[in-house]
Amino acid sequence: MSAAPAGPATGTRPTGSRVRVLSVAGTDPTGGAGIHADLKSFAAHGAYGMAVVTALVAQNTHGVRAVHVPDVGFLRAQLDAVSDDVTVDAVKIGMVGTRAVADEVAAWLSRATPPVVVLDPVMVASSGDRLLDADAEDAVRRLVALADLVTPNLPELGVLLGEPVATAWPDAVDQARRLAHRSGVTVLLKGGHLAGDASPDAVVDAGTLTELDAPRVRTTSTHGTGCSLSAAVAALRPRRPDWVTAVREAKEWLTGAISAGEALAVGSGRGPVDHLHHAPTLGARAFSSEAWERAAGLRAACDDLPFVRGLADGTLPVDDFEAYLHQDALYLAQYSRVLARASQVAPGPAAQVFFAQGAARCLDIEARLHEERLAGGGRSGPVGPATTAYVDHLLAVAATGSYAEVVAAVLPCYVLYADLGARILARAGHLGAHPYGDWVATYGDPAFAAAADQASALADAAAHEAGAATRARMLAAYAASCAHEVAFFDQVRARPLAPVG
Ligand SMILES: Nc1ncnc2c1ncn2[C@@H]1O[C@H](COP(=O)(O)OP(=O)(O)OP(=O)(O)O)[C@@H](O)[C@H]1O
Ligand SMILES: Cc1ncc(CO)c(N)n1
Repeated sequence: MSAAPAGPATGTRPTGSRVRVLSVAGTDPTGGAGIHADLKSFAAHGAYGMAVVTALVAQNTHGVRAVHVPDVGFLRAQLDAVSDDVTVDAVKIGMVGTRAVADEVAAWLSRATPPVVVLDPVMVASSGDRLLDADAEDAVRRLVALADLVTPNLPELGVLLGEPVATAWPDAVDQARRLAHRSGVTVLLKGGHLAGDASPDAVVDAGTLTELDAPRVRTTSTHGTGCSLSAAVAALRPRRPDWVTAVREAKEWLTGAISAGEALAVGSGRGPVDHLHHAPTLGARAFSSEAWERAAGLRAACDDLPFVRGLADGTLPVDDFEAYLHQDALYLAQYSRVLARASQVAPGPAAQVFFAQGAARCLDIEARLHEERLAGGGRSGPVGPATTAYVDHLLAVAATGSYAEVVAAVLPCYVLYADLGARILARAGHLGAHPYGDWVATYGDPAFAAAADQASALADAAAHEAGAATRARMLAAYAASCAHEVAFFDQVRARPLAPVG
C-alpha cells in the first residue's frame, strides 16, 4: 500500500514457511464466494489463510437473500486481533457493504500497513444482487487509494470512475488506464462480463498494459470467480516478482477451476468453481473402490447377460464360446499394446515391470488358452464391432491420456474378469465337469486375483498423485471400459459373428 513505498518486491520478505494472507470480506454459506472462496484460494496456492468477516450474507447459487452487517466496533476488534498478533504478508479486501465498514477497513490499513493490499471492489453479486450500499461508493474510492492492486469487473470500473459502463474491451482498457493514472494503483481489469468466446483480463498501471487472454469456458460455474481470482493474486504476489506474473499464474489456475466447477454438483443456480481441482485430495476414497462401486449397474448388467449366465452354468453353446474366444484373442493382441503403453509411461520401475509383464502375459498364457481351444477349428472372421469399439477406446486413451488414465482404462479388464472368474469358480466347486473349466481356472486363479489387486493398487497410487480433473478423467475412462466389457460379452448373441471358417 502507499504507506509502504518500497512495495512488495523490495519490501520485507515473508518470514514464515507459508505466506500469511488475510481476507477481509463477506460470507457465502454455500462456499463459492466471499471469505469461503478466498480461504480455498489461499490454500490452493499454498498460503496460510486468515479471515475477518465484514458482513454475513445469506446467499446461495441463486442469489442473495439477506445481508447482516455487524457493528463496525466488532469489525475493528477482529482486524486488530489479527494484526496485533500475526504478521500479515498480504491482504485481500472483498465485500465491504457499507460506508462505515469501508472507512473502518481504511483506518485499519493505515494502522497496520500490510505490504500487499489487493482490493476487489465488490458492488454487485454475479446474481445481480447489490452488495454495496449506494452511498458507500465514495468510501470504496477512498479504499482504492490505499490498495496496491484493484480488481474491478466492467461495471465496477465504471462506478469507480463515475462513468458509464464500458461494453467494448478497448473502452474498458481505456478506463482502466485512466483509473491507474488517477489513483496510482495497478488495475486488474476483468473481462468476465464481456460477450464472446474469450474472457480476457488486463493488468494496467500508469505506464504499461498487459493483456492476458483466456478462453471463455461454457459453464454456469462462475459464482465467486472474482473473489477467487483476487485472493489467488494476493496469495501469490509476495512470492512473485511483479503483478503480471502473479496474475497470469492465478488466471491460468482460475480457468481450470472454472472448467472443473460443474463436476462439484453444488447448487442448481450459478455454481462455484473447484478451487482445489489441481490438488491431490487427502482422504479421498481409493480410486479403485469408488470406480468399482460406480460401475455396480454395469456389473449387474454383465451378470444378467445370456452369454455370461451360460458361461457360468456351462449351458453356453460351444459355438458361442468359441466365437467369443476368437474375438477375445483379437482384443488381447491390442490390449497387450495398451499395457505396453502403460509400462512405457509408468512413473517407476514397479509399475513399468508390472505392465510389461502383463503385456507379455496377454499374448502368452491367455492367447495360448485361446489357441488350444480353437486349434483345429481354424476359426477366423472379422473383428466384431464391440471388439473394435473397446479396442478403439483403449488405444485412444493410450495415445492421448496420461499414465493415470491409461491405468484406469485397462483396470476393468483385470478386475471384472477376476471377479467373474472367482465367483464362477466358487459356484462350480470343482471344475472337472465344467465345459469351460479352463477359462474359469485361468481367471478364477488366485494369481490372477493378485494381478488385479496389484493393478488396482497402481491405479490408486496414480489417482492419489492426480488432481480432481485427472481423477474425473480416470473415472470416465474406467466407466467406458466397463461398458465396453458388457457389450463385448453381449456381442456373441446380440450380433451373430461371421460363420466359422
Ligand atoms: N466463463 C468464463 N470462462 C473463463 N473465465 C471466466 C469466465 N467468467 C469469468 N471468467 C474470469 O473470471 C475472473 C472474474 O471475472 P468477472 O469479470 O466475472 O469478475 P466478477 O464479476 O468480479 O466475478 P464474480 O462472479 O465473483 O462477481 C476473470 O479472470 C474472468 O476473466
Ligand atoms: C460475500 C460475497 N462477496 C462477493 C461476492 C461476489 O461474487 C458474493 N457473491 N458474496
